[in-house]
Amino acid sequence: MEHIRKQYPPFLLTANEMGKADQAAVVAGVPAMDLMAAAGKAVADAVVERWSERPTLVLCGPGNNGGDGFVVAQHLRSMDWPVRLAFLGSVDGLSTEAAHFYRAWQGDIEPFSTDLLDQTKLVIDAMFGAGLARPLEGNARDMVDAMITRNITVCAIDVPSGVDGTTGAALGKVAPAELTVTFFRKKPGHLLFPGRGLCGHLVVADIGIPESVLDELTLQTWENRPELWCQYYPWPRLDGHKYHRGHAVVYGGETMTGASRLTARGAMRVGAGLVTLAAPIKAWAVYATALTGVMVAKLEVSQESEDFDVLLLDPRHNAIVVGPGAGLAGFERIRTRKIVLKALATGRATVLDADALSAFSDDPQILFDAINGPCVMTPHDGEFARLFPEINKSPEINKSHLDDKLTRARLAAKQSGAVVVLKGADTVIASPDGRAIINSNAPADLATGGSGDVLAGFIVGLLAQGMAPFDAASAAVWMHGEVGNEIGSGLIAEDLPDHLPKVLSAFKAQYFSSHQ
Ligand SMILES: NC(=O)C1=CN([C@@H]2O[C@H](COP(=O)(O)OP(=O)(O)OC[C@H]3O[C@@H](n4cnc5c(N)ncnc54)[C@H](O)[C@@H]3O)[C@@H](O)[C@H]2O)[C@@H](O)CC1
Ligand SMILES: [K+]
Repeated sequence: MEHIRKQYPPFLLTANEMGKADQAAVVAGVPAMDLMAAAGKAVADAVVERWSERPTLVLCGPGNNGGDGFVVAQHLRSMDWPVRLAFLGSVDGLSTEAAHFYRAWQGDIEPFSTDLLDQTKLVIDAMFGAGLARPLEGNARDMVDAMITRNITVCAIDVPSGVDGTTGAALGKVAPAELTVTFFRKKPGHLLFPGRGLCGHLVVADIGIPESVLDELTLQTWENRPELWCQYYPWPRLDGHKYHRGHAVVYGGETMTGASRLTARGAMRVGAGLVTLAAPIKAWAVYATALTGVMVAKLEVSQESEDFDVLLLDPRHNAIVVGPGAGLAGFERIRTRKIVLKALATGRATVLDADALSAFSDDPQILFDAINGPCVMTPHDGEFARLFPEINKSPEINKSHLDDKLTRARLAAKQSGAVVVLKGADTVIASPDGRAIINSNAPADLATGGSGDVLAGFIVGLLAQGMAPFDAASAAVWMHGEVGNEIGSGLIAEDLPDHLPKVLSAFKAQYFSSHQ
């Protein structure tokens, strides 16, 4: 019988889940000693692959991260590398496995002293990994300070010491690594800032944990990869028609007309069959002149929100986006709120971005109460803070980890009932049901005016084609990142929609044919 290997999606494991995976591996018959031996070997392999032989200092902490360090040191020594080892702790406090490798180390064991850095060209940071509980103190902190001052090259085991692998928070100062070797699966802290920036190049090593242990864990966090949603991607069908591909409505404001035009173009490029831009009469001529493929509907000034109602009476208008350029000044704020509430009242797929979110900062509950259908909100950090002021005060957020973007996005999704796309270099997409995805492919070039407007367009365009909100948001964020990489330096928001076809073709060739 043909054996089909089960493909696991790109899960991210918290420290707690990694501990469970570790235990499950032991239960499945892989000794903990073997796991530590494999972990240390994997780090040593990664080190010799990256660097030539040089004076190396292995800094071992009091837990199993330090245990891995003893293994690395012995491997490097057996390859005749000049290796010194310093240990912070007592052998009595070590686990059986770590104590075994402590004894197997054939060199001297020195106390922590920053003087050791004088002759050192490479530090193996085996101080703290998944067990980090508080900021570093005493000798460990002095060592990290000295490593930072001397700008020493670091290879971190599991995480750079001081980084919380579950949240990406830095507990105190952290010496940035050039290379981080982690085991079995990535952790959220490898993808969330500031952790991500401190890890340098990340290697995930197989240490013999059977993948089937993943079946025993209830995992809810993933890295954003097309494997997660490509089977739902709405490729046009040969026998299809533009009306099968949905009809997105983009609300356009009066003054910042460029924003919603970018959104509309994004929606077209991602494949919405039709896009209508609903424009207040004052700005109608601007929109009508600037847009070709996008239809422009006129909202009369005296009754524009009623005109919006009329537009929404047509059931073919199956996805709506409000926010880019919607306006917040004076009367515009009231109008933006009305338009948002009307859009939500249809129960159709809705994207709320920018001004559509800020318009409710005085009373976010009105907005949350109105969400009763598929909805995606796309706040950046500032908009998020205005809409969810109490989330940073939530007891569910560990006070020392205020940057826990993953928890914040999850709580916001639960509270609002919408899929929340908390934007940034490490965008988190969270669903009200607890699932969350961290995006990792966005280049810094995307941090430019109008880039978020295009993203909102990608999302609404996919919603119009029938994709579920969590999938649509994840796919759109990923493609936005890919397009950013495709364009690179000099990127402006106008370029984003027009480079999408190239990215879509590559994506289709790579993923779709193999997932049919
Ligand atoms: N699958 C796994 O889970 C595997 C884990 N391994 C390694 O084991 C590590 C986790 O080991 P541990 O759970 O022992 O955790 P750590 O080695 O990160 O450290 C835990 C110890 O440090 C103490 N501690 C925490 N924060 C401190 C601070 N700021 N100052 C002083 N002491 C502090 C704790 O009380 C505990 O004694 C992983 O990061 C990885 O390197 C590997 O050996 C292989 C397998
Ligand atoms: K470490």
